[in-house]
Amino acid sequence: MKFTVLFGTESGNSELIAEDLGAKLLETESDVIVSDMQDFDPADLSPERFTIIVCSSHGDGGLPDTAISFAEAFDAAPPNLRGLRYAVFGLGDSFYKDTYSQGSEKIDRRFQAQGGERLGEYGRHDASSWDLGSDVALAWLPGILEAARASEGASV
Ligand SMILES: Cc1cc2nc3c(=O)[nH]c(=O)nc-3n(C[C@H](O)[C@H](O)[C@H](O)COP(=O)(O)O)c2cc1C
Repeated sequence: MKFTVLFGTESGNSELIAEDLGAKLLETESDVIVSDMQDFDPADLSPERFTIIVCSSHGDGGLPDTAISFAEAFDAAPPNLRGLRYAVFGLGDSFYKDTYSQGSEKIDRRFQAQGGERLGEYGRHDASSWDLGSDVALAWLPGILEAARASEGASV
């Protein structure tokens, strides 16, 4: 399988997690791209690549800096995401009760609206917890891989 890990970040936490997920994937997979969302054209999203979104929340449940231009490009020319399978790992802080983890959900809604299929559990890291984000994400990844492989088998 081919993987693209996209991160949207403001202070670097999502980037670290995305890099750790990418490194873990490379232990078993040969084609893994890790990219900042601000450097990635939504038109390049492809059903051939399982896509993992790692994105934080900032402002009032808004997108972090590096996800904003991606979202704007996405809205300006919404890509057809039929057949694209993806997973989401959202970062946030439950201190922000009403807007907890909503940044990643803004990307998730866009993908769903364009026909993408989210697989597996919606991953989350709460900055108010004692857990390290990468630990939570690396514990979350096997379930995502299982769901991705099962869906690939189903579509053959
Ligand atoms: C100014 C500021 C605003 C934030 N707003 C929210 C928010 O509305 N909802 C939320 O769940 N987390 C919020 N957070 C928490 C971040 O999402 C969290 O710290 C995350 O780990 C940052 O990841 P990043 O370094 O990839 O941007 C906010 C953090 C800061 C510093």
